[in-house]
Amino acid sequence: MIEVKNVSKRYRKVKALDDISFTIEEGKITCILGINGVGKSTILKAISGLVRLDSGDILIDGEKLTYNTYNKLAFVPDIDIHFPQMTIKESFEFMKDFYKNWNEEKAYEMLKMFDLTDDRRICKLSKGNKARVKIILGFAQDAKYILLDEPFSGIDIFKREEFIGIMAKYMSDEQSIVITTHEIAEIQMIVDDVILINNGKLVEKFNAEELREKEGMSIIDKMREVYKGE
Ligand SMILES: Nc1ncnc2c1ncn2[C@@H]1O[C@H](COP(=O)(O)OP(=O)(O)OP(=O)(O)O)[C@@H](O)[C@H]1O
Repeated sequence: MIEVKNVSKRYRKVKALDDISFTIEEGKITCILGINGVGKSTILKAISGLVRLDSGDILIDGEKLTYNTYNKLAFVPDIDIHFPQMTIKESFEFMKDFYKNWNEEKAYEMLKMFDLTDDRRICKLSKGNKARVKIILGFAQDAKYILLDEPFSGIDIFKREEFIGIMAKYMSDEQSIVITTHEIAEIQMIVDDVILINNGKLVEKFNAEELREKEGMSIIDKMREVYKGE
């Protein structure tokens, strides 16, 4: 379990996270949802140890972030992370040195599923294919917690659906996937828990299926209620 406890983070005048607390359970797909600028990326960076917290704690399976817990996390940011001049093969070779649990077999299996070959140069890939290679990077680390920041940004509907199918296929029972997005439409059928945030604060954490069954609401209905007061 990932425990975010009373975390605050300010960037100069902007309070990105404001005393926020929630948990992310094992074996689930959790979506951190919110409109632009509410603090979604900052939360993932905070969990991954990439931003210094002003206050609060983050525990990974009960432990603070150390070398040991760091290997349980695979963070895929929403920016280009591969060296553009490398081929996919070279990029995989490079990643191997960084990630203790790098799973070459899984990387190549996913590459094949995405219909890509490893001789392709990163700088010549389309945006959608770059996103595919990034997703592979997240999954091939064989981490317990896969943190994906806006993985669907700029990706067409068909590729989104493909990603979702592949995520569901490659996620094992012990793994958890955490996705930040403001576009819930395609993933609402596979999401277990939703953490809804606004202005760096937790608005609500709910189970998507319970929301559907008990309140007859979709996640989008809930977002409208929270952000537009409908
Ligand atoms: N490095 C930074 N320096 C200054 N302000 C920042 C920095 N990173 C984020 N912010 C600000 O912190 C707030 C939260 O940003 P964050 O990127 O976490 O939001 P987000 O919900 O992921 O947004 P989006 O959906 O647009 O990606 C925003 O007001 C943003 O402008």
